[in-house]
Amino acid sequence: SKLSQNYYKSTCPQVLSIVKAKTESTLKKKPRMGASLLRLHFHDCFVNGCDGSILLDDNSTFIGEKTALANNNSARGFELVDDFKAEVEKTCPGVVSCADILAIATRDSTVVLGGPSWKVKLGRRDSITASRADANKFIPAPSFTLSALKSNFHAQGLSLKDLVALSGAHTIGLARCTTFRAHIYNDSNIDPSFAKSLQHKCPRNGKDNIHRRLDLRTPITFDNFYFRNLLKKKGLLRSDQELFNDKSADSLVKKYAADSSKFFKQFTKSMIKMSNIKPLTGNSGQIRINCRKVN
Ligand code: HEM
Ligand SMILES: [Ca+2]
Repeated sequence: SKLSQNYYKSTCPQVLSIVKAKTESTLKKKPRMGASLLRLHFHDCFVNGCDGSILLDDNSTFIGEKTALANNNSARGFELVDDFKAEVEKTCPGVVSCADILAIATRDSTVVLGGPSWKVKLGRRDSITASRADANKFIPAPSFTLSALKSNFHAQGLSLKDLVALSGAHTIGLARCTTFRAHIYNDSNIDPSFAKSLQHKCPRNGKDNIHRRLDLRTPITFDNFYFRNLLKKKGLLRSDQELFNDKSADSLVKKYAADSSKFFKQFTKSMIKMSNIKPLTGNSGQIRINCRKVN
């Protein structure tokens, strides 16, 4: 791609240390924020490339992505991205894109929570528009079957390997009752006692917003327990358990459950691939001053 690791070497070498320090101090008190940033980056990249589009508030010229099905009452971390941006603007005004800040913060969050590190390529520019319709079209839903998940990822140039490794991001963070209710009441590929214990917290009606851990064992540690849970049929979302359900993804799940270094290696490769989806470069887009608004 046209991105490069040293993109800000002469214009804002401080950006890496600024984002790293703020990520570390924030996650010390609020470890879940690492999960929220990682998800924001995913939802940014899947909707017309990693261009900071998810960060734009709705305005008079477009309805943005924050109110799309997958993001509404769900995506979080926007205030923290604003804080990163404000600090970077103080040091290097008008230079670093919001999309790049999110990519860096995602890597740093993964590292702070115990996961692998990688070199983030930089030089993405920010979009001047956002689309709720596109977010609804491209962000996968937790009700998806394996074949729907595969085609959703293929549309982004991502393989089955990428799908399984990137889903390992659910080793951290939380999900609301409304996203896993169908799985715990209707599906058969779930451990019955696990389903029962979740049903106590997430009734058939109401309590849509109560949260459970995506990884019941280690929700604030980036490790391979997500895959180990799937082997026991203890995936929280239907889309999680679909990855271990007697189909083409089983062998990958078994491999990552058995050896976290194999998971980390593929996660790194797949994250770099996802982070490099369709960046805006050259004269396309802009460097937003405020991540929520077009300049
Ligand atoms: C494979 C298809 C995927 C589906 C269907 C899916 C769906 C979901 C859902 C429904 C939630 C809970 C949202 C809520 O209740 O508010 C969630 C949370 C999360 N997702 Fe995914 N996801 C997928 C892939 C990914 C990928 C590829 C990543 C990152 C690389 C990711 C990272 C996360 C994280 C970190 C959280 C927790 C966020 C937090 O605690 O704030 N997910 N996902
Ligand atoms: Ca974990």
